[in-house]
Amino acid sequence: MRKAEQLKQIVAKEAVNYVKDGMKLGLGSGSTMYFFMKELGERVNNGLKIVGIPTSNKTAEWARDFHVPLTDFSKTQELDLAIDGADEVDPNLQLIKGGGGALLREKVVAASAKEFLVIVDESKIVEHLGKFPLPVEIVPFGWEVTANKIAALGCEPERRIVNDNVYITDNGNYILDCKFDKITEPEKLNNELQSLVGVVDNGLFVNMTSKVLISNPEQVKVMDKES
Ligand SMILES: O=C[C@H](O)[C@H](O)[C@H](O)COP(=O)(O)O
Repeated sequence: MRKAEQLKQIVAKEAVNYVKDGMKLGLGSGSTMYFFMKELGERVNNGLKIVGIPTSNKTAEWARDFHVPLTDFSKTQELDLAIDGADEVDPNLQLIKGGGGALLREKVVAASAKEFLVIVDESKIVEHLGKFPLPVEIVPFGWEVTANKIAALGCEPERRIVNDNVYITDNGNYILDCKFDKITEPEKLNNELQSLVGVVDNGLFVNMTSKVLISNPEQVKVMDKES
């Protein structure tokens, strides 16, 4: 396994220790979460009782593969703990997410959880958000108009293309990857983006994170609101 993959696996294994019997979980998306789902499945096979709401079709697929029981918001509206990866984490625990296109469901799930645990390797830690292009989910209808309005906020939006096809989210929308370079006021930008007609949501997760676990080759560090 490559070093980067190993770091993801290490932090994912540590995160599973935060899961307690009887918890209702939010299950994030992305390659770090793959390792989490695998480890969680092993604990479930050993008797751990949990249920989870997946944030993407892919995570739901992993849950089936690893025998992790799923539920949905019709049965429960409050989760004990949501666990998810991130594309960037700043010193105030603000995040950019959505590199895998799952930001909308991830945000709905994180917002309904009492605690939001973020798991990353050290490459995701930044001084300022924005080097990673900010994913913004928009409705396809009139997307060119929405893209122009987002560009006026000071970025270069690019419609996401994957394997020569326009990328469509699990919710049937487009993603614009927006190069801001440096986001100095995440909260303000989040509010500006959310106020635009056509924008469904964006990858800034502002004041949502309870704790971040960060793996490096020596250890897993904990960053929380108090530290
Ligand atoms: O849409 C994807 C999610 O926001 C992921 O949590 C994020 O992109 C990090 O993914 P990975 O663990 O693959 O780096």
